[in-house]
Amino acid sequence: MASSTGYTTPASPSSSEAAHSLTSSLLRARPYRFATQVATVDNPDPSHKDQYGASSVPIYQTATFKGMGGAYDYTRSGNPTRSHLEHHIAKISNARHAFAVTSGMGALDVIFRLLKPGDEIIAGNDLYGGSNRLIGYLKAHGGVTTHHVDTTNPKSLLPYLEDPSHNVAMVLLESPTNPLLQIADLEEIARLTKRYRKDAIIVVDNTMMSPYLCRPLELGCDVVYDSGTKYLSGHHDLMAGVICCDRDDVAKGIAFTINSIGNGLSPFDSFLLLRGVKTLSLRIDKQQANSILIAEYLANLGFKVNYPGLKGHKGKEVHDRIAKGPGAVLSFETGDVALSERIVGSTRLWGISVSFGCINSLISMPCLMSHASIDPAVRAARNLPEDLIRLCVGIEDPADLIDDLEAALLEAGAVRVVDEGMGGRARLERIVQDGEGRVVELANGTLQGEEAHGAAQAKLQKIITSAPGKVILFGEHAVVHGVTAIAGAIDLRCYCLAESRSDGQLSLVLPDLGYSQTWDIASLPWDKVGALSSTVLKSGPKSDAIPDQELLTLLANQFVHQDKLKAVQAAQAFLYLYLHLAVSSGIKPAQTYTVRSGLPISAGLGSSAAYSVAVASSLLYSHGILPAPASSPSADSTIPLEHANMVNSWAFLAEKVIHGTPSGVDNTVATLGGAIAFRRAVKGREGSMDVLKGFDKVEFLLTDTKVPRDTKTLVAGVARRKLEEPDTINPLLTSIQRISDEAQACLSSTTLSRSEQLDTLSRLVEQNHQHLVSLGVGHVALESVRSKTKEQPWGLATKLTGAGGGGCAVTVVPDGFPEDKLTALRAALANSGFETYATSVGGRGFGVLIPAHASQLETAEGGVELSASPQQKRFEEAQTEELGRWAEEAGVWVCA
Ligand SMILES: N[C@@H](CCSC[C@H](N)C(=O)O)C(=O)O
Repeated sequence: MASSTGYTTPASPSSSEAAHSLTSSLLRARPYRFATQVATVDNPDPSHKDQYGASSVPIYQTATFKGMGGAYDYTRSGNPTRSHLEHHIAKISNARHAFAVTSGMGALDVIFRLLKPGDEIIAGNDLYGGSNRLIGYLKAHGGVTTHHVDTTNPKSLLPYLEDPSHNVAMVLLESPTNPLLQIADLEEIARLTKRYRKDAIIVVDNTMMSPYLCRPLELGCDVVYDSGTKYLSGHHDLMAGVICCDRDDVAKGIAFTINSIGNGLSPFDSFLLLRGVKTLSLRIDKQQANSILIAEYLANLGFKVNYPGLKGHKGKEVHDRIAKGPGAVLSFETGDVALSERIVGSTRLWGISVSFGCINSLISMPCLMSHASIDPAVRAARNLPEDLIRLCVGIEDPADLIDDLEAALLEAGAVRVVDEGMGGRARLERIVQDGEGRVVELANGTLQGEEAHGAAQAKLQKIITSAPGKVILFGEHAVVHGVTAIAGAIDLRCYCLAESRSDGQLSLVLPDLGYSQTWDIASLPWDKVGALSSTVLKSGPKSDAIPDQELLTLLANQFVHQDKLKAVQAAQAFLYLYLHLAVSSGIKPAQTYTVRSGLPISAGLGSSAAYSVAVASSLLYSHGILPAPASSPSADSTIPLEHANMVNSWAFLAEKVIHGTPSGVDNTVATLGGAIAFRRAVKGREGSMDVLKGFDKVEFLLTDTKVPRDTKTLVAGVARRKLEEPDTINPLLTSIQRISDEAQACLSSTTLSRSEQLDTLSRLVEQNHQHLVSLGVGHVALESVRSKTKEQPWGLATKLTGAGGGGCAVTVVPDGFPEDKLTALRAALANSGFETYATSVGGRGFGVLIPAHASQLETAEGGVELSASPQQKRFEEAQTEELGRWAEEAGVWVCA
């Protein structure tokens, strides 16, 4: 047939011929593939045909519709442009119902309104900051509690699903998660949830994937929402959210809320979204292809890259089963927040912006941007690395994207060129620097130095570490209200012996608490432990890190078989550190840890901090994170400060496991030794911790009254009186601050003579004690110690130390105080039922034992082997007061 343009179309077969072609019927019956479906926005319903045959959907820019009983009356309740979009979204999502609202968070808000007060949600512990914020709001204003679990392990939902006391009404999932790109097995979680909670609503934020890559309704989930701002629209020129579901009851609730609150998408934004969504598959194909190249590029440089498209990704297998592709968002760690900031700031083609899914590539630091609304302490507890960089890859030429990234990495000092590459891509090496800016590691995809070091550590056979207890000399109680406290290390210590074994078991033996337990290393809850960022591995956990309460509860309930609280806490702290260091170092040493306390326990002398420091240092050596100490130290060998700081930060975490919210002073003294002036942060003023330089040891007599007391009640009592009687309590606090200031000046003074120093100390001890009594924390037993020590022939000054209300007292013993007089005083105190310890304050910090005859003790493999078992037997069986002597005889201690 000839057309007016002269182009001849082939003759059509007769209609009867076509009608009888089986192939043709099959072809017609086949549903369109996704790319076709998404590009074809015509409404298949003939009654919705546009009267003029418009190719693009008209914008019904009207608030009201005339007439009665028509399909629409008011745009808040419904609008033809929005309906058209909703049909289209339902079609590409394979859903019975779809709704379009004003943003992704608006969608989640509508979904949350399906809940009622008392309901509980289970959500992931890596999730978008905005969702986390809304969850917080829901708790405060809607009476709905959320439990955050590790959704990479479906079993982590079980404690809530199985326990009928939990009113689980919703499960909220992301996969991959934002921003760590972890994978949740949506199918398995939906199955498990339905098994225990038939009516619970399983909700998935599918924004990272879009219906092109994943359709969670097909996996058994109930509600899926997307931020339409991202992939669906693709151009960052509108805000929208879409919700899909199959359940009619849920759809009814959602439609009701949208109409009631009025957050349905506007006609113009509905039009824009319909326009953008047509190219969804095309855009994602290109963005994903670019992402794979970029992820591989960064991984080859040795960065820790989170992207389910990479071979080594932990959840890849699950992801490949539930989704069609890895998507176009990835994140990576640099190990240093400032370095990450420099990299982000040095890019030019990559736009520094929140959000993702745009055709243009974006770069961001989640902790400063999209996830900044999550409390930093919560971020730390959930192992969200502060240095994390998120890349949202666009459709640009991947070579340009990599060029720009490479230029930024070079300019920021993250990599350096080792070979210019003669016209091709230069060969780069990653640079990792220590705190002082020295290059400590150069690697191209491997951590050669660290690995070699780790292997050497694995050979470590036995190691003994120790750490001192502390006394508070001045400022206890007042320290809680911002006054300076002076604390010093005492020479009573806690000792930790770690011995290798070869049966895959881990034991903790605490003879002084009557506790001993062995675990099969393989059966420890490894799936509940997040790997630490490289920053944490290099410098230890941040001071505001919060231990993961869910893991601690699990450890206490399922792994520590003991009722005594002290033993449970000690074992929890030990396992918590062991698990995290093992996951992060890749070494799971089979060992027996025996810990002995040469300090009275629960007497206010920092025994838990000494335990935490001794155990943390031992674990850090065993996991190869700190280098093994030299086997032939020189007389003045000390532990480098950066190693001590690393030990202190881990010990502080252990202290938090044991005590909840300790100030950090005890572990710092136990790590560094000497004396410290400590001031905690209070409203509007930062805290401080100053090492008292030049502080010379002072002899003290410590007397344990053996009167038990409850520190918490005593601290709360002072706080209450401060509120009720400010005119009495505040002047006392001011005066204690003066005492601490004078003590600090006196102890670090280079001009005062030794006897002037000791006289001043004695005077201040008396004054501080009187103030503590006025604060209400004295005790008759303490007064009895004081009057005894004050009696002639002793005439010594004494004060309570620590919480008071019983507990311990410290007595200043001047230099050259006759030995026999001291012995008589101790006998007199013992007669009254008290226990005394002669100790000095201001001694060494944590230490590592270099055994006597170390050179003969090296094993054939080069590991460090301690001397024969009699020594060890003595360690295990010694009476508390003999431990110090044992330690001195066992070898040379290298201390901080
Ligand atoms: N200031 C905004 C940040 C939005 S982040 C948007 C997005 N979902 C992402 O992950 O980048 C806010 O506080 O909500």
